[in-house]
Amino acid sequence: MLDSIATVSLGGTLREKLEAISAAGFRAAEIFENDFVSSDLSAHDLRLLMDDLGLQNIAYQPFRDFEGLKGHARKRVFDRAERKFDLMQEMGTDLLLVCSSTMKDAEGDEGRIIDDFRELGERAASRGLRIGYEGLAWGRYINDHRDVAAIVSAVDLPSVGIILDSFHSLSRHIPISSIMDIDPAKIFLAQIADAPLMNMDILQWSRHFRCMPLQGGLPVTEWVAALIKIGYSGPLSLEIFNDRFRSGFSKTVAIDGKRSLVTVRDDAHYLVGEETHLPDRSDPAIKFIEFSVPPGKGEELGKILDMIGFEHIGNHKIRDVALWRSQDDIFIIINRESYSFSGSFSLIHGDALCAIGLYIKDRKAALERAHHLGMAVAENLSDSLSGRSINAIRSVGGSLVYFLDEDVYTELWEKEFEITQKIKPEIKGSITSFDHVASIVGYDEFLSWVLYWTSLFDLEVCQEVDLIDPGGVVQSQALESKNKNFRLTLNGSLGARTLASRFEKKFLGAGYQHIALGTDDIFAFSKRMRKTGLPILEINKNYYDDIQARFGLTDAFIIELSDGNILYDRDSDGGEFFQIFSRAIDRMFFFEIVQRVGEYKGYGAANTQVRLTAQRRAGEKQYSEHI
Ligand SMILES: O=C(O)c1ccc(O)c(O)c1
Ligand SMILES: [Mg+2]
Repeated sequence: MLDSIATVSLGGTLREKLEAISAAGFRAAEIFENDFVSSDLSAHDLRLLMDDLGLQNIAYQPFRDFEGLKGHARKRVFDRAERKFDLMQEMGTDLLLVCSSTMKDAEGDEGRIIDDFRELGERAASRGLRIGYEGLAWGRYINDHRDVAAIVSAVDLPSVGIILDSFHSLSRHIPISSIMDIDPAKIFLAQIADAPLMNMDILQWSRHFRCMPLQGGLPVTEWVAALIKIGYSGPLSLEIFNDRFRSGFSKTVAIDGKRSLVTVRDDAHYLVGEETHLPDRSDPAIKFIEFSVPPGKGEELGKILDMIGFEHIGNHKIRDVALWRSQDDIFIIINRESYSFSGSFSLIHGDALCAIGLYIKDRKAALERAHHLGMAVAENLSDSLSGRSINAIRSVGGSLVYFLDEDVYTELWEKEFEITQKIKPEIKGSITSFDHVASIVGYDEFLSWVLYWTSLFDLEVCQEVDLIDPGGVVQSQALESKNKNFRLTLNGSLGARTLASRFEKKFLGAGYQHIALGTDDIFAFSKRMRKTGLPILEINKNYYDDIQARFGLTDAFIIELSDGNILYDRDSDGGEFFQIFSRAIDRMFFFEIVQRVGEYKGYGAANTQVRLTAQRRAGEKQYSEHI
């Protein structure tokens, strides 16, 4: 299947779009009519440009409101088609996409539509051109690929075929199995797009919210698998109408497009039991978090870790790197080495989470997969004392994800660090896990990061939620591994005054804003914090009145919660969630401490407005104390 993308999927001028498409490794593209009409390139120039860029022009599209007309209107529409045929021959494509009519005045009589396509097909064939018929999900009469297939079959000309589009079929829940009834030779083009599951008008959904496969919730992989099963081998073309893609960097969108196509096709081959090209996705687990800190700094971070219950157990043998540990091998690294990746990171971002270490069973396979997906892989990063190379990939905001396997992991601490502290006995309410890491990403890049994580690892994409910040709405998406050893949230907002946007501005880009650490006894933790003096985010009284009423909690329980500024949530299966937030370091990075009881699956979204408002109050207070 030839990889292709429709120019409508990207922002920029037609030339910029095509350059980005070619640079991302595509060898084919569909030319969207509006892009051509608004371009200063003539059809001939376009042909030369695409030749130079090594791109095959696989379709000109769309030709609208063609079928079912009478009299003069019918004559006019054929004249219009002939003008497009002229253009197509000049620009060097042989396929015209005709999308089903949405016109009130057109007729839906099948015989008439068949006659129209027969005549158009004959006219096209006389010029060596072809016609592909696509049923728009909102087409007036034809809005189902089964009807399109029946018409194409009745027309019975080699120059008239079907154009399938996953969005049109899947948005209307047309069974994927119906693809099995189609003759693959009759399919001239397969367009693919995913979309988040939303309950809205299909036209608006399609024009603004389509996204790439692996970024949304439609069963696109199964859909592509059905095409493979019937032996379709024509082009597979991304056609994504999305406001954010139009305003994003066309280069990034094109690279993501390629990544998405490669992955979805590979997943589809896997589904049908055929050989795949990419190594399998792995199941990651967070093993350490690394902070970059400018030399001589990081005192506050150290103090907070100490109060939370982490212990500074040793230092790197030759570098200015400190190792902190909690119970159950939860490691945090504070890196003050100036001439290093971390040093450069802290130069830009100050105290910041610069890397996460993920344990992966088959590290080599994961790296190879990242490589195939066009991710930036840093090999042999350190002159590791253990003699083993540690590899990493570039991630959110230029931070790193280290890949660790059994070999690297067991030797990492022993060989590289001088461990000076003996392990202390377990205490109640200590930190026992990394629950999740929370990243802030630009609104434009949001879907790009969804794709990054889902194409690389075996992750579940949770339902997207809107969080209400006093400064605006924040879009939030959680991704998690099946065994829950890896959980990550992506947060992005358009409003300039949300905590997320302020972070992005102050941090000079995307990055990790907080980590959530898990404890098995939040009340013991809370009591300990009152002794150690961890500055905790104060939660207002109205909140506790509300949860008492909402969940029917006892007075004693509410007092315990409110004394510790603990947020509480309960899901419909009785799973419970407790959260405590530290005050932010320099109004930027903070810690969340959580306890999950039972099978609680979420992230406390119901509490987020209360938390974000409390953070706004705390920030204002801190600010006014400074001036
Ligand atoms: O939204 C549209 O009009 C439109 C046009 C062409 C397509 O291929 C399509 O899927 C949708
Ligand atoms: Mg389409």
